[in-house]
Amino acid sequence: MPNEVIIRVEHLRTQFGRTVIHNHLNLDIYRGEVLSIVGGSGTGKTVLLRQMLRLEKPKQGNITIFGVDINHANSEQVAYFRSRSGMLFQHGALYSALSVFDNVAQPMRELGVLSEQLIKDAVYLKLDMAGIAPEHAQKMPSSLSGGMVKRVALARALALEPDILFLDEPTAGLDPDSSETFVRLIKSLHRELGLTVVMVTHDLDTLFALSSRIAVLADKQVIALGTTAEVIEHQHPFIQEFFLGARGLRALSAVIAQPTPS
Ligand SMILES: Nc1ncnc2c1ncn2[C@@H]1O[C@H](COP(=O)(O)OP(=O)(O)OP(=O)(O)O)[C@@H](O)[C@H]1O
Repeated sequence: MPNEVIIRVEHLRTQFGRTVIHNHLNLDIYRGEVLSIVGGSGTGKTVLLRQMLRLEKPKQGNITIFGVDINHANSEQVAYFRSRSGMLFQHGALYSALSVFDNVAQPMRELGVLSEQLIKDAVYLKLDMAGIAPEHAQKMPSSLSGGMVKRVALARALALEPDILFLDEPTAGLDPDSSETFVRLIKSLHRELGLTVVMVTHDLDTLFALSSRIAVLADKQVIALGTTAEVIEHQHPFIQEFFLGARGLRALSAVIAQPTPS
C-alpha cells in the first residue's frame, strides 16, 4: 500500500515540570521509509523516540502505531507492538554480563515460546545479517570494538524480525570508516527486510546517506518535513545553520551527485 501511515503522532505535548518540550507536535511516518529526526540540543528528539517505544508517556496527544493508540493499548496489543519493534539505543547497547550470543538470544528467550535449537539457529542468522562471524558469538561485549558492539546491538534489535527499527544516534562514537560501514549495513538491511526505520541523528553523512525524509524539530514542533531538498528550502535559522553551514554543505556536496535513497 503506497504511503501507508505506520506511526501517527498527533497533537503531542511533552512537559517536564514547567518546561514544555513538544506542543501540538504532529508527525506521520510511512511504512518502508527511513524517517530521520533532527533538531537542536534539547528539542526532544530522544524523548519523542522513547514515547514512540512507549518507554515514556506524553502529557497530551496520541501516538498510534499499527493503528493502535499505544498509550491506551491492552497488554496483548502492547506485547504485539513490542515484538514488531526493534531498538538500537545510543548508550548501554548490550548487557555486559552476557555473551554476544546471549545478548541476541535474550529477546527470543523472553518470548518464552521458542526452543533453544530454534533460538540458536536464529541467533546465528541475525549475527550473519549484522556481519558478525560465528566465532565471535561467545565473546563478551567488553572485548569488542565500538563498531562490533553496534553490530551486535543491531543483531539483537532484529532478533524478533521487527517491522520498525528505531535508531538513536546509530553512528555516534564510531570512527569515520566504521560509521560508513555501519550506514551501509543499515541501508542494505532496510532494503532487504523492508523495514520502516525511525532514526535520530546529528551526523550529517548518516542523515543524507539513509533518510527518505527528514523531520526537523524546533519551536516545540515539527517545523519542516520532507526530502533533504524540500527541508533545506525552509528559512528557519536552525535549518539554515544545520544544513547550510560549513559542515552541512560539505556533507551535502558529497551526496549531491548520488540518487535519493528509496
Ligand atoms: N525524564 C525527564 N525529566 C526531566 N527532563 C527531561 C527528562 N527527559 C528529558 N528531559 C529534558 O527534555 C529535553 C529534551 O530531551 P531529549 O533528550 O529528548 O533532547 P534531544 O533533542 O534528544 O537532545 P540532544 O540532541 O542533546 O540529545 C532536555 O532538556 C532534557 O533535559
